[in-house]
Parts: sequence; structure tokens; C-alpha cells
Amino acid sequence: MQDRDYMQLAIDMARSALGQTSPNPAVGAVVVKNGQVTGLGAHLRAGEPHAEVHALKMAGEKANGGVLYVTLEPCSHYGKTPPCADLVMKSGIRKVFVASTDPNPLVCGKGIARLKEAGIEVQTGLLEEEANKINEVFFHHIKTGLPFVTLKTAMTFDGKISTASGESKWITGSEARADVQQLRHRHDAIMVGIGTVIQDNPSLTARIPGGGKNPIRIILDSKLLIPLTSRLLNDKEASVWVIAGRAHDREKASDLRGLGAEVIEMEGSRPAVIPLLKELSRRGITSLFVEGGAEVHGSFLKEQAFQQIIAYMAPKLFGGRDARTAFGGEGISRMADAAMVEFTDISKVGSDIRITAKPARR
Ligand SMILES: Nc1c(/N=C/[C@@H](O)[C@H](O)[C@H](O)COP(=O)(O)O)[nH]c(=O)[nH]c1=O
Ligand SMILES: [Zn+2]
Repeated sequence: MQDRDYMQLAIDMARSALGQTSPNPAVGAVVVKNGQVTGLGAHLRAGEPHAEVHALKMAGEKANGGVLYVTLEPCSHYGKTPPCADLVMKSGIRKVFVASTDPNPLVCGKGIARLKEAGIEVQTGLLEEEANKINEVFFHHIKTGLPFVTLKTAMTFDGKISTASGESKWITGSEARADVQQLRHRHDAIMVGIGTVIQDNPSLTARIPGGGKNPIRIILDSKLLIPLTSRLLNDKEASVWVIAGRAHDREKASDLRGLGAEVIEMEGSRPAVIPLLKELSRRGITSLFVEGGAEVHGSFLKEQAFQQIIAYMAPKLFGGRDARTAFGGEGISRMADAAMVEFTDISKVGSDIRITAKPARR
């Protein structure tokens, strides 16, 4: 095995815990001595030991004189657990490969500097691109203080999200819808507009074999129109936050609170996207999965307040001038102002295709 193979192993372990370490990054670590793997570890949940702690504990004596491969720079500050940089120094490790350097101002470069001062050789950047991709949510949240936003839509080949008569079940097939459940599992919160709640009475839970982690369910409902009998208000499967506008029905708000929902009051009649994202981040949301409908997607598009779009496209067509398309709202009127994206992945999922895109670098 080469250095990059050991780092690939560390990256694969980090990826296996994606979604469950939030708001912490997903990290993997491998200890190697004389060409033998002597320790492995991944950070599994916020508050639990970091990847390096697991790997160095497993290696024990066999860390001495060994090499550590870690996907993210070892921390050097006292968070919920003691700094890993100190542990690495004590363990006798002689060389450390780091894939991503940590953008967290508390850590940025300090962990590496501590290791070098202790006479440990440090090489950064091995498989950096792949390691950064794993923690794109964490890095975005640290840098901007906002949740990493993914807009998800399911449309026909001609871009419709329902027929002209409003039918939408189902546009995409069972494999694509199972894929969506995985995405829900990985996100701190899922958001839909009140139109989707009234139309579909959704549960918005992550139903994956072996049980998924249900995201917090956020409903954009400025006038509190949500029916008290809605499934997601009564299924007790996951928290519900209802986003209300300034002048909303106080009585309805207390009825909703009576059902265990949070009612978050925002300025103005319709909550503006960026202040809403700031409020969600303040409440600990680092990743947000916006499942529509068209008006909600339209408002995020208008503000260009997204870091990723995942569009599932089915091999069927509806036509119909009144059949809704994926992005509604006022829209962008000038060609020059079009939101530009880069396609980062196009994959088959059952008989559908999944197109992943991110904002084009300016
Ligand atoms: N119509 C479709 C979708 N529709 C997505 C949302 O409009 C639905 O309300 C939401 O998935 C329902 O959530 P649930 O109750 O938890 O299943 N999404 C998809 O991927 N394919 C579709 O064909
Ligand atoms: Zn650490």
C-alpha cells in the first residue's frame, strides 16, 4: 500500500460517518508502522472521541515511530475533548499526513504548527480535494456562518413537478425516492413550503433500511395555514419548526405549540431567505435540505442562496402550460442575471437520472 492508499482508507472511514457527526466534521485516521496498519478510527458523533483518539488508542505501543494519516488537521484547542495534537505528540508518531487543513479559526494551522515544533514531520494536501468534498458542509458553515443549502427537485424530462391538474405522485421511481431518503438522513434539517404540506401531507422523515436520522422539519408558512391535523404535526417522528411572518394568528401559533411544534416568527410578511438562514444557523442547523415546492425554490434561486442543487429527472413528459416547473416565484428576468451552475455529477438512479450542480465559480 502507498501513502495515498492509507489516506484513501482514512477518507472512506470519514465518509462512512457523514451526517452523524454534525455539527462536527467527519474525520478518518489510520496509523501505519513498518507497512502494517496498527490503528484505525473515525469520529462518529459530536462529543465522542475524535478519529485520531480511536486510531492511536488501537495502535497503542505500535504508534511509536509510526505514521499517522488523518483527513483533517488534528485539533489543537480544548473542545469537548482534549486536543489531538497533544495526543499525537505523546504517542511517538514520527510523521503525519494531513489531507485538509482546518478552516476553523480556532484550529487553522495551529495543530500542524504544534506538531512541527515537536519535531514531527507533517505533509499536507494528500487527497485534499476528496477530503474537502466530504466536509463541504462543515467548511461552508464555518466560513459563512450559514447552513449549507441543497435544493432538491424531482421533475419530468420536460421540467414539470406536477401535471396541469396537480398530480405528482410519483414522478420519479422507487430507487430515486430511496436516494432522497439517504439525503434527508444526512441533513440537519429539511424544509418545504406550506403549499407542499397542504398538497401532499408529507412526513419528511428519513426512511432508510436499518433506520435513518430524521432531520428537523421546517415549514415555511408565513400565515400559519398549516392544518392542525397534518401528519407531520401529529406523528411525533421529528421536531417541527413553523416559520411565521410578522402578523400571524397568535391563537393558531399557540395551537401549534400545543402540538409540540416550534413557531419561529420572522420579520416582514414573507420571511426573507438570508435572515432565515442566519436564524437557522443560530439554532444549530449546519445543513438544510430544501425539498420545494416551486415557490420556495424560486425564492432561494432569486437570492442565489444555495450551495448545491440535486435534480432528479424522470423519463416521462407532461407538457401543459399550467403544469408547474421546478423553480417558480418572480424568476430572473435578464439573461445576464441567470444563476450559473456547474454540473458536478450526472448519474442513473433506476430509470431516472440524478443531476448534481453547484454554483459556478465567478
Ligand atoms: N413527487 C415526488 C417528490 N415530491 C416531493 C415532495 O413534494 C413530497 O411532498 C415529499 O417527498 C413527500 O415526503 P414523504 O411524505 O416523506 O414521502 N419527490 C420525489 O423525489 N419524487 C417525486 O416523484
Ligand atoms: Zn481532535
